[in-house]
Amino acid sequence: MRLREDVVLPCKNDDGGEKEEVMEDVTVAQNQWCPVVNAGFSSPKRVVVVGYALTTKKIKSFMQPKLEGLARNKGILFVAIDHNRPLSDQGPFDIVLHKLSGKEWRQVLEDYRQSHPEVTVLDPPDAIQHLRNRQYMLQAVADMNLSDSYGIVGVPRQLVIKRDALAIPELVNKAGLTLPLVAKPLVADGSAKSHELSLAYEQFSLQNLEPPLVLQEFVNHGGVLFKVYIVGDAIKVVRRFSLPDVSKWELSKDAGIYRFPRVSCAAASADDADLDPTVAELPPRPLLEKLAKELRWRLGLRLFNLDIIREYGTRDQFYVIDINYFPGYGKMPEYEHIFTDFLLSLEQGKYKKKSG
Ligand SMILES: O=P(O)(O)O[C@H]1[C@H](O)[C@@H](OP(=O)(O)O)[C@H](OP(=O)(O)O)[C@@H](OP(=O)(O)O)[C@H]1O
Ligand SMILES: Nc1ncnc2c1ncn2[C@@H]1O[C@H](COP(=O)(O)OP(=O)(O)O)[C@@H](O)[C@H]1O
Ligand SMILES: [Mg+2]
Ligand SMILES: [Mg+2]
Repeated sequence: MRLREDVVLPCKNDDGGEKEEVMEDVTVAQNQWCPVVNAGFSSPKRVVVVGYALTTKKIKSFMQPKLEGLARNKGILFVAIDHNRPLSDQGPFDIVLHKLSGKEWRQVLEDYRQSHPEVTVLDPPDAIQHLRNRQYMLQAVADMNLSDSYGIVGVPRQLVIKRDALAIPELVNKAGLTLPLVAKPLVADGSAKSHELSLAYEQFSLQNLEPPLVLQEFVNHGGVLFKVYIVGDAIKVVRRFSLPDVSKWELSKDAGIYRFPRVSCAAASADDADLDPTVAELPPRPLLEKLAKELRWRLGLRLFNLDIIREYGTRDQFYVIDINYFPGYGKMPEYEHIFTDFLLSLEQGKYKKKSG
């Protein structure tokens, strides 16, 4: 199945040039080369040096003392990348972690990847870029057509609206989309604006929306969603509260557009809540394993998460509604163990390749 679209949206400005994004605020730290002593061993252990280029917000949520402490014990050293100096002059790094926007920065990384094939850059900038547009974000899931004895995984039907708000009611009608619809900003770049979503109950009020956006069919799911975190081969699932179901009665009564805030943020954990077991039951592990494996390959990414919902009243009909690159791992249980094991496995993989 192909995702619906009324227009193909190139990432262009009105003047036709590719939109130059502003480099987000980053913490600039001095390169912290320091010897790591491996207590109890006579020969020094090789240190895995991980450079990171992340926003201040991400550093705060990800670089927690419990991660850095465990990493140090396992022989991993995290080093902040300084944007004001050439990347090649820093390090040497074994691994580079990054989540920053900007065309220039992408080019810096791409050049570095070419000139330093021995360094694992997580992940390729182009592959990440793909997730920053909600028109393409879910395409890989749609293409997979995953359906087996454990369940069916699809994506809600959606329509891309590039600019003309007045044409939306007609386009929705033509596309045969069923109300209510979730309106999502087309660009998903982690900014506050990109998380400003609304729910539209009625066709004519759709013209009050502000394109560019994606209109997605709202799927009742019992008010709970599953966040599936992927770190290489590892998968971790948590429950979060989500938007409540919309009844037919509400749909007939409500008109207009309702903006809603960040409903499924970390504070909305539903792991300890007393929930209807049919709603709370996690998606089957084998289904998630298959989905994650296939998506790692199709997206060319190793660090991402999926927001998945189960259609209310079904046992096995799932929808992926969102994919985020380098999500809030700091809120994933045991993330420090999972992440450090992953980083070490990357280095072991390189060593095996060399000696094999
Ligand atoms: O898009 P959704 O599904 O909402 O997921 C978001 C993104 O992953 C955010 O990362 P980014 O801002 O890099 O896109 C993350 O923020 P941090 O990792 O920075 O904390 C949020 O954590 P919470 O706001 O804690 O939920 C997480 O909910
Ligand atoms: N198609 C949908 N059906 C039902 N609820 C949805 C749908 N799309 C989004 N939501 C709700 O809106 C929230 C935010 O949407 P999402 O696509 O995850 O955007 P964001 O990138 O801002 O997290 C989700 O966590 C979920 O609660
Ligand atoms: Mg989300
Ligand atoms: Mg998102």
